[in-house]
Order: sequence, then structure tokens, then C-alpha cells
Amino acid sequence: MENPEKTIQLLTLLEAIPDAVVVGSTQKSIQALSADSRKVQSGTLFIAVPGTQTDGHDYIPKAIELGAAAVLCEALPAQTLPHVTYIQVVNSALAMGLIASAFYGHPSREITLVGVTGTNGKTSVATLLFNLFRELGYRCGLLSTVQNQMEDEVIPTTHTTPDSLTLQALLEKMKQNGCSHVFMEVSSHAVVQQRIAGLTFAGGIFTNISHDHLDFHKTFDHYIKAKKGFFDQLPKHAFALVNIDDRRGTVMVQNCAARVETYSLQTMASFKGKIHAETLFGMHMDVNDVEVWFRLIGRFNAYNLLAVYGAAILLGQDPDAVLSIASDLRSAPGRFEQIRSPQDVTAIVDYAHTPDALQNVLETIAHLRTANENERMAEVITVVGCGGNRDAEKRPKMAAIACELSSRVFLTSDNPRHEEPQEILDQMLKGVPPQEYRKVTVLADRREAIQRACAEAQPGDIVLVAGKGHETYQEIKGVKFDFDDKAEVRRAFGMPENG
Ligand SMILES: CC(=O)N[C@H]1[C@@H](OP(=O)(O)OP(=O)(O)OC[C@H]2O[C@@H](n3ccc(=O)[nH]c3=O)[C@H](O)[C@@H]2O)O[C@H](CO)[C@@H](O)[C@@H]1O[C@H](C)C(=O)N[C@@H](C)C(=O)N[C@H](CCC(=O)O)C(=O)O
Ligand SMILES: Nc1ncnc2c1ncn2[C@@H]1O[C@H](COP(=O)(O)OP(=O)(O)OP(=O)(O)O)[C@@H](O)[C@H]1O
Ligand SMILES: N[C@H](CCC[C@H](N)C(=O)O)C(=O)O
Ligand SMILES: [Mg+2]
Repeated sequence: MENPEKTIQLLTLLEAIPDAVVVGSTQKSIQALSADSRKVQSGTLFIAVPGTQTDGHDYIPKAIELGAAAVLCEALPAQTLPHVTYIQVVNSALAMGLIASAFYGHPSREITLVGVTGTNGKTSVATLLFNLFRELGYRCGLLSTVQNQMEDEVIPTTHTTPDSLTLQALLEKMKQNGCSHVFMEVSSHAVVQQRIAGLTFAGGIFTNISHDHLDFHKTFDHYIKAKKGFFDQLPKHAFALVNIDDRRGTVMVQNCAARVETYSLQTMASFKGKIHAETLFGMHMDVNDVEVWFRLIGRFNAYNLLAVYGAAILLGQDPDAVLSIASDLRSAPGRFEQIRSPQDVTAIVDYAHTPDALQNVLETIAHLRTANENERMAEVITVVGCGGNRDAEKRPKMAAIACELSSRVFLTSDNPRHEEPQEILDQMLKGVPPQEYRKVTVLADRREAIQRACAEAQPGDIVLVAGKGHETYQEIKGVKFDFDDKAEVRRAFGMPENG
């Protein structure tokens, strides 16, 4: 996100990276920052970042040809040009975050910025906090997988955590808009790629860690370290709020400078919850010994609500006011969203795209199913797939969980991206024990799978459509086709699509 009207002295930017080696004039003004040579214009500071597909250093000549005034890089080109300033650093992604903060006037220092990390629950917690603080009367911003948002204004996004240039530009915009609080997701990719470098957080929240993204991080240990990297960089005045029921909760905050606080459903913690009862309509629980009725359901949401409550209290809010508003909060888009058919079939559209999330959601449903029992035991029919060009190890695991916790399963496509849908399905099928084969139907066409599942459901049954939640597209071979699980369910139920 470039801002053409902005000008800042190069010297001011260099203050943010004192260890840099500079070759050439420092008496220059910079109009924009860019890590993409294709977006460089006259007066741009081009940042060469080594990537996963290519190396930004290869595009330095192109950036200079397009008018780059300065180049930030890890390795100086063999030949330097007199009219260009070269800034050499050890880690250009890290330096990019630091100078991006300087370029945009260090917005995070003037905003109460809270980051949420963990395998599952980031969008849920960040969105709940955003909605809670707005209700408490603050102007707020949100940076999430579903969308970025500044008060009512929706700003579309492509990532869970934007790159540091986009992120700092968004924060500046939110600051100018008068936002006092911003809640954001911190993905593990973002930590490793230094997208959060240069941010001053008021608090960090850890939800949980389970299997995901091992295609990128390679080992679970690296994945844990990536998440921990967020807590390692929290300042002393910030809080670090961790789910102590997750066995990695304490690891996250080892040697953390911030004030450590905990939440739990099982043990002593700063914020302790206890679930009493839940139905398809809500959950009754104690939060630090206060009885509350929430609209959200599921044990995982009890954790999310504790994280939200804890963060709000740590940010100085009144407990009664927080609980009274939290009680009425609804889930983030595509998270456990229910659609009831005229024939009394309940479909649940949920973004569960990891083994852990799928298990949590199906266990919640199993619990509700028992609670709703009538003469005929309600059945749970699951429609699920796994994304292409993403962690393949989770595929058989998700199929196994779906079979274990459902009466019938439709294995289908998620976003195949550049992979063959049938190959993904074959890998999922490897997780199905032979005695469960009779439960399983393999249908690569997601629309058809949703239709079949909804058609086969009897009154009282529950259809879970998992994996895509809020997404309004299906990505096949690089093309994003319109596709919305909720609209598909409505159509299958013979209801108006946008009702
Ligand atoms: C694996 C990954 O995270 N990749 C991100 C990364 O791209 P990359 O390292 O592959 O970049 P590259 O294509 O090798 O290019 C290297 C550098 O050369 C530059 N370049 C390239 C070509 C050119 O002509 N000129 C030029 O200057 C590029 O701008 C870049 O700076 O940096 C890009 C710019 O910031 C990101 O858009 C890109 O996200 C890709 C699209 C992606 O799919 N990321 C996913 C995996 C991701 O980040 N997901 C997490 C959420 C995960 C979760 O929580 O579930 C997220 O936070 O969204
Ligand atoms: N605290 C939680 N623990 C475990 N599972 C959860 C939790 N909260 C939500 N889930 C489940 O995980 C799914 C994803 O939740 P959410 O979108 O909040 O996670 P996320 O961490 O933002 O995911 P992503 O990494 O894709 O951005 C939900 O649809 C739900 O099934
Ligand atoms: N943030 C996650 C989302 C996965 C959602 C699922 N629908 C898929 O496409 O695999 C990712 O990019 O890996
Ligand atoms: Mg998310």
C-alpha cells in the first residue's frame, strides 16, 4: 500500500536501523517504500527481500531503472551507481518492518494494539475483541483473515497478517481515523517473515497450538518457536495472556519480558472458566465465579471468551460491563454459523481446516446432538476437504476425525489451488479405517457434496460443512471461482441464498 503524498527524509528512516551500512548520500527524501520492483516509482526506497519463490535482490536493477532513490538489501550489488543510496542490513525483512514503522510515524506507539496468535481461534478472538471494544465505546480497528476493518469500513485483505508495509500503512490510517484500539491476528508466517517487526504491542494472546503449516515450518518445533517469537518481542509494559490448558502455553512465555497472565477451564488461572450447560442456542458458564449466559457455544468458544474477557480486564475495562456485552456477542463470520432448513435440518458452516479444529467442532456437535435427542437419534453428516498447496500431513488425520465423529462423511474439495483434487482426496482416504468405508462418499465437486449431504439429512440431523467458513470463492488452478458454503447450503435447503 503506497502513499503518494508522503515524503520523509532518508536520515529519519535510517534512525530506525542504526546498524545499517550506508553507501551513498543520506540527504534524500523518500516518497514510498516497496518490496516489489514492479511497484517502484521515482523516489521509492526499494527493499530487496529474499523470498520463497525468488530473491528480491535479483530485481534491484529493475527497481533502479524505474526510479528507486535508495535500495535496502542484505548483499550489495557488485557495482553500485552514484545516484543511488545503498543500505546494507543483516535481515532486510526485519529492517523493512522497522523503517515501515518510522515511515508511517510509528502508529502502533499511539494505539492500543493487541495481537492474537495460535493455530486456531485467532480470527474468533480478534473479532470478538473488536466487537466488544466498539460496544464499550471505543473507536476500533481489526486486522483479520476475514477482512480488515476500521469502525464500519471494511478493507478487503488477502492475508491473515499483512506484510509490514501494508500493516503499518493500515495502522496509520486507523490512527488518523481516531481508532484507539486495534486487534490483529499474528500468523506464524508473519512472525518468521518479520511482518510484525517494528510494532509496539500492548498485549499478546496465545490460544493454542496444534498441527498445521508444517509444509512451511518443516517441524513442529520450528512452528512452536515461530509462535513463541511473538511473545519474545513483547515489551515489558505489555501483557502476555496464555491458555494454560494448552501444554505449550508455558513454553510461549518462557523468558518473556511482558507481564504473564493465564486463562483456563481446568486449573487455577488469572481468568478461570467453568461450563455448566450448552445447547444449540447458547452456553451457560462461570467466568471468575460470575455466572454468565453466552450466545456462543462449544468448549473452544469458552476458551475464546476467556481470552477476550482476560484481555479486556488487562486493558482496564470494568468486569461487569465486559461480561454484559460479551454475553450478547455473536461469532465471527463463518465460525459455527447455523442455518436451519424448513425441514428442521441444522447446517453448521465452520472454518475448521485443521485436525484440532475439526475435532473440536465435531465434539461440540456430538454434545449438542445428545442434548437434542428425540425419538430418532439425530445423525451428523460431515462435508470436508483439505486445501491444496498446503500442509499434506493433515489430510488423512482430518478424514479420520470426520469418520470417527460423524454418521456419514462426504470427502470433497476445499481450495485445490494447483493440486489435483483427486490426489488430495486419495491422501485423505488413507486416514479412513476400512471398517468406516461404508460411511464415506467421495465427491470432488463441493457443490454436489453439499447438496447430497443436505438432501440425505432427516429432520433433526446436523450437517457440518467444514473448512471454508467465510470464504466466498473456491480456488482451482490459480482461478478464484465464486463459491460460498452458506449460499450453497441455503440453495440445497431450497431457501433464498442471501436470507
Ligand atoms: C509463503 C509466504 O508466506 N509467502 C509470502 C511471501 O512471498 P515470497 O516469500 O514467496 O515472495 P517471492 O515471490 O519469493 O518474492 C521475493 C521478493 O521478491 C520481490 N519481487 C518478486 C518479483 C518481481 O518481479 N519483483 C520483486 O521485487 C517480491 O515482492 C518479494 O518481496 O511474501 C509475499 C509478500 O508479502 C506474500 O504475499 C506471500 O504470501 C503468499 C501469497 C501466501 O500464500 N502466504 C500464506 C501461506 C500466508 O502467509 N498465510 C498466513 C496465514 C496462515 C494461517 O494462519 O493459517 C497469513 O498470514 O496470511
Ligand atoms: N480456541 C479455539 N480452539 C480450537 N479451535 C477453535 C478455537 N476457536 C475456533 N476454533 C475452530 O477453528 C476454526 C478456525 O477458527 P479461527 O478462524 O478463529 O482460527 P484462526 O486461528 O484465525 O485460523 P487461521 O489460521 O486460518 O486464520 C473455527 O471455525 C473453529 O472450528
Ligand atoms: N490461513 C489458512 C486458511 C486455510 C483455509 C482452507 N480453506 C484452505 O484453503 O486450505 C491457509 O492459508 O493455510
Ligand atoms: Mg484467522
